[in-house]
Amino acid sequence: MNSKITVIGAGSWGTALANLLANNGENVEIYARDKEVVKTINQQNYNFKYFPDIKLNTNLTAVNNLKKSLKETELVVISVPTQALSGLLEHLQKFLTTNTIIVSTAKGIEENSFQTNSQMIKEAGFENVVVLSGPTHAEEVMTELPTAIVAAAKNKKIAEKVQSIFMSKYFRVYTNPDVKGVELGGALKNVIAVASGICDGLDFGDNTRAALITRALNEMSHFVEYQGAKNVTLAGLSGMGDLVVTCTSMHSRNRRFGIEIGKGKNILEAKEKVNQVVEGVKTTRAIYKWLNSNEIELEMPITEQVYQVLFNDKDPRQAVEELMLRTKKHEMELLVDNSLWDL
Ligand SMILES: NC(=O)C1=CN([C@@H]2O[C@H](COP(=O)(O)OP(=O)(O)OC[C@H]3O[C@@H](n4cnc5c(N)ncnc54)[C@H](OP(=O)(O)O)[C@@H]3O)[C@@H](O)[C@H]2O)C=CC1
Ligand SMILES: O=C(CO)COP(=O)(O)O
Repeated sequence: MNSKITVIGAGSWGTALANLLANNGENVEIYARDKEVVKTINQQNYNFKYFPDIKLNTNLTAVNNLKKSLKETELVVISVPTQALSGLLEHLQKFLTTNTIIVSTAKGIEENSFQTNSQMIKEAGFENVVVLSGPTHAEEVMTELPTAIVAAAKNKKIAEKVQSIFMSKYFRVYTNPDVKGVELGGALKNVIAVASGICDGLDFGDNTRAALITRALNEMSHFVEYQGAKNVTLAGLSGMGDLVVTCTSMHSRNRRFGIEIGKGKNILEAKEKVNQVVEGVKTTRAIYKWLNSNEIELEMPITEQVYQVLFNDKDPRQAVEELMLRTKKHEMELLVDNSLWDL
């Protein structure tokens, strides 16, 4: 694609994606609200705030003026935190035509509306939304380590267009029509990454992490199905893939935040220590509020305990003990068919 692409948000992920697009030979500009970031990208090819040691592609330019950055743009990549999206969309409505392709890359659920990012973008009038999500730490994309991701859209042509634009020798892109499943996988795994960090902060072991990831996948599947999406999507990159990467990697801000909580810090202290967006905190609260305000018959025990630890000062050890001693259950509800038992 030779027409202009604008990436909004020059944090870790926006910078990594803009740099990737520049490496792919695209005509890409990045919008940063921080003038110093714009200056150093344009004058020195560095975003010192997020990647002080990595030189950016010299063709990548930055701007501080949103209206200017969106002029003649055909595709916009949004990489700001979920809770900042609604404010941003008010500006986009003024400066963009409704057929502009919007690539949504944030992983979260908006707390007040309980909407996903793509739902908010659609509600703002943009029909051509593609969700890009998967196990993709920005630090590793910046250093060109092999990575795979999913481009999800209802419209196959648009999903394939985005696939072609982003695909490179170190960035493999798959397509998927289950937008909601892909998007919810990316949002929910952050809650579990916080839980995984908490377990590490408590010095629990590899058995614990494996149990957490596996049971979380079960919990996430029920939620995704309840929301009308496909639970098989969670077997893919934006489910299992992202769970594994964030629950095990020290790049994960959600996991690092959880480690601090497990060691006894409170939310503010742990956030301060991480000093970048930790999407899992507000997503946990959004899900908890939703579960408790809608007479919903859905159990999300791990998410509930993460909520209690973060927002009600529950002792994390107590939370884990309660999870361990929950009512005895079968592993797979689907298999609880009496014909399978040797009675
Ligand atoms: N980092 C990663 O590896 C990945 C992150 N993601 C997702 O991408 C999203 C963004 O995360 P990430 O880039 O890592 O976060 P960072 O904290 O690294 O950066 C956030 C960026 O958004 C900017 N920003 C915040 N609010 C606004 C706003 N209202 N208008 C414009 N810019 C704003 C910040 O500006 P400023 O610098 O001025 O504060 C900063 O540039 C999250 O949802 C995350 O889950 C997805 C995949 C990988
Ligand atoms: O989503 C991510 C990697 O896929 C980044 O995770 P964190 O926000 O926890 O750093």
